[in-house]
Amino acid sequence: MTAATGTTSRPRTPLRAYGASVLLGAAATLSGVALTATSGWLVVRASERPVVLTLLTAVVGVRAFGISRPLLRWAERVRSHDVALGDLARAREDVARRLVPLTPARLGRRHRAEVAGAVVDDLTDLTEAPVRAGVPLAAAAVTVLATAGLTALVSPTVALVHVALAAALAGVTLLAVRLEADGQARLEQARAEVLRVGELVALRRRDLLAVGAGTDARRWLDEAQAHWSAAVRRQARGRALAQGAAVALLGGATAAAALVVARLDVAAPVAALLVLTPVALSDALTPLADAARSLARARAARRRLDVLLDQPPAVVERPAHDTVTSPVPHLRLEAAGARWRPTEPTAAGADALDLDPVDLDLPPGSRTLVTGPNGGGKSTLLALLARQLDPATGRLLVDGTDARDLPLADLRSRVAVVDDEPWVLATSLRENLRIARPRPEPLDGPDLDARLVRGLREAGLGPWYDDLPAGLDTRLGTGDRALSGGERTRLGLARALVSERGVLLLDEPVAHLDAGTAAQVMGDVAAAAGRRTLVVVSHDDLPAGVVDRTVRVGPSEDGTR
Ligand SMILES: Nc1ncnc2c1ncn2[C@@H]1O[C@H](COP(=O)(O)OP(=O)(O)OP(=O)(O)O)[C@@H](O)[C@H]1O
Repeated sequence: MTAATGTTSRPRTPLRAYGASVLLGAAATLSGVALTATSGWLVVRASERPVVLTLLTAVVGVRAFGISRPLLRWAERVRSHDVALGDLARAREDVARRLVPLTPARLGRRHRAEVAGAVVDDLTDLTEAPVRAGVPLAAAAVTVLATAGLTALVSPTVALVHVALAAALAGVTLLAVRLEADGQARLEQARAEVLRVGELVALRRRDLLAVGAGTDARRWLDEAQAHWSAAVRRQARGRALAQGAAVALLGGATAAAALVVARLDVAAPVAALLVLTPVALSDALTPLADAARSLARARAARRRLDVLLDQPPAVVERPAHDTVTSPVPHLRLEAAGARWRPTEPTAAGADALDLDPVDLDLPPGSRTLVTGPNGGGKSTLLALLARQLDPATGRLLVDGTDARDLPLADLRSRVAVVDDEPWVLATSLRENLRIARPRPEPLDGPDLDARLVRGLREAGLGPWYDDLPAGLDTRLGTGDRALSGGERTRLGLARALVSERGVLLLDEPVAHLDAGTAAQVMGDVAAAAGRRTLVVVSHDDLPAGVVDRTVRVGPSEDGTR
């Protein structure tokens, strides 16, 4: 119901998909109400020692309601989770599709894994809201109305007590949502402040001590921690207030029902039934606190997703005039400079560039090492070549045509990027490699497997692969076969090699490896690259023969540009 679509994370599954769950939930709660009421009637009636046969219907009723309540609850859970999980799967797919044009330019300096983790959590909060809040609240409303309707047949006044109870509880729920949203916002702010101050003090402790600011640093930490504790206490107070108010209202409603019933001319068992009904309704009303929490979380999650997904992509496609036909295109940067953010005026009023204009010719099969100081723009240069960014000055030519006049997919499908954030999917080794090969796949099963294994060997993972218990079927990732930093990098290289793309852009590919292994892996990768174009970003020299020239970007050692 709350999947992200269109320009914002709008609801996707209509509420009526949850209709069956609401009815099942209401039926389960009504069974609970009937169980309590019938039991009350039975106990009081039995105390009058009637003929046992007159109790039989109530006994059967108690059993039937006792059995139907959990069964109906189970059915409600299965049904609502079924809808929500389907919705979550669609929402994840949709958001992943929308994140592609925003990656990496619109993710800021955050790691992709961090963004993906936060997005997954937010989508979960968003799609859980109907299950944790929508269904229980709607089911509670149906239950209260149905109970009030039935009670009205015996005593309209007690029915009014039920309706008043429901209205008051709706108000308490709204208040709880506000308190919870406020509490969560304060808590997030306080936590961010603790992290910020903690990181600053940890990273700069020597400098702080050197200028005699050790005591100040401790005070900053204490203050941040005190704000956090205050936010936690405030949130707990808000929750306790809402829960306490709900319990007080239930107690008040029971007392009110008892007062009304005392003046009614009804048999004792019926009186017990009427007085106990508000107590029985508490079953329908206990999920309200959880519902408030879930609604507040979903609201915050929606806000964050909207901010992320509503950004304009860094590369906007315009109508293409040409196509890329060569498998290994000739790339050329002409005075190409780049900027990650659309405009970032400097103090001087000019727009700062993240990569100063460079000329770079990359004929098919060329081998280039890109070096330069940290922050000089090496990764930015690769982003230009992969068209993750368009040049802010100059242009990128692909086989002589301005890249902006070509379909984006044409260039991207010929370029493989291995960046400095190697990732592993929690699935089989085969699927981790196959993701690099778009379908339809020209190779069939055994041939494809052989190609994938060759890619692993070319990336220096041969001995590692030979030790795996289940070969390509070995599951990787958390809880299964864990990979070291170096193995992850080599898996990324293997992916690039099996992709068969004509241009390989490698960003610090061997930064995680020791010098000997790094030299060997780079030699193997260069050999496997064959006639493909290779561009390697590295701070270190590469073994002889891997590259045929070196290009430096960023300020020179004396600081000039
Ligand atoms: N995804 C991004 N979003 C916003 N700014 C970015 C992004 N990537 C890089 N930058 C900025 O662009 C500038 C150049 O960074 P870049 O990563 O290209 O340098 P680099 O030479 O590869 O550095 P390093 O050797 O540290 O990896 C820096 O100011 C950096 O903050």
